[in-house]
Amino acid sequence: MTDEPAISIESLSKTYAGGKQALDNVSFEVPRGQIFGLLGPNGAGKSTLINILAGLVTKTSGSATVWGFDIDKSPRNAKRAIGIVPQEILFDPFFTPREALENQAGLYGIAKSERRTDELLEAVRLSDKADAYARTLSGGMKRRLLVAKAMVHSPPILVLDEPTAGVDIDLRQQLWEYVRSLHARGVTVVLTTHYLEEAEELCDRIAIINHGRLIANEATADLLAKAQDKEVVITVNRDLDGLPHHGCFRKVEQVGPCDIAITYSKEEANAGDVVKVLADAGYEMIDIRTREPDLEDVFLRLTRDAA
Ligand SMILES: Nc1ncnc2c1ncn2[C@@H]1O[C@H](COP(=O)(O)OP(=O)(O)OP(=O)(O)O)[C@@H](O)[C@H]1O
Repeated sequence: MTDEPAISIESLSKTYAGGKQALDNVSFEVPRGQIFGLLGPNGAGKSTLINILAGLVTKTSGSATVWGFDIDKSPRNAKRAIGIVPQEILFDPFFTPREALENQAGLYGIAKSERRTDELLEAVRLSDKADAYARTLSGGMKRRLLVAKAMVHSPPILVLDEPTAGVDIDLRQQLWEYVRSLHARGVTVVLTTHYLEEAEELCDRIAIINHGRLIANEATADLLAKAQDKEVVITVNRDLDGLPHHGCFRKVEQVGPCDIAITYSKEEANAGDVVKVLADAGYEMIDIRTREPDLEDVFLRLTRDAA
């Protein structure tokens, strides 16, 4: 396997007609063979980015390659290297899953002898619905059909845009299982999601976009390590005159006349150490509240700091 990334994005910007800047100088790489999470709140620019890679939206500036193909110089090859599972479920209700996959294969010019319709129907567990009208499928089945459609031309990269929004837990588990099996077969997966839990469970690496800007791009384990921080808010007996400092404190902030918020790493210190530092500085403690952040907090902190 080559070291060349599956996707490479360099200084990508997009301003829509009307002036809305959806992407602001975004650069990152998606390594081959990974499950890569693209996270961000509503309107952050995730779909814009995916749509640029898919050739559906024209970028304003910057460059991108997909599987080594420049999206400007080799748009057809770049498009062929990517399968996209869209957010919206859009089907002709009178096609059956088998016909939907056959039509899609036709669009890609795949010879009948090379089509994988039955295998794909089996993979997304729709074999028994192969000849039912799409309109009779449940929401979950339709979503699975979308995944199969995106894989018709065997792209090395599969992009799932919010695959589990509004989906029940069972189906979510099934989709995750399928994503993992594709990954095990070497497919690079890019997943956009609002759900940190989903990214945490599935992704090797997570990039976070907020207001069109990239604010994090780290291995999931490193991002989670940031969640090891613990915060205590302490009320002391008199107005604070300066903030106490100690090597094990990550952040010290005055949050009220007598209230101080201290963030520390659970690996380096405990609440007792924090209390001692305050006592040494001559404060008496009136109250103490603790909080254990999770990935959600890391996300909120990053998006807030970047706002
Ligand atoms: N065709 C368009 N014309 C003008 N503005 C647009 C267009 N498409 C998206 N935008 C705006 O660009 C910004 C980014 O939108 P985008 O859909 O890329 O975000 P997103 O992160 O995918 O959000 P969501 O999670 O809600 O899908 C938003 O402010 C959106 O309103």
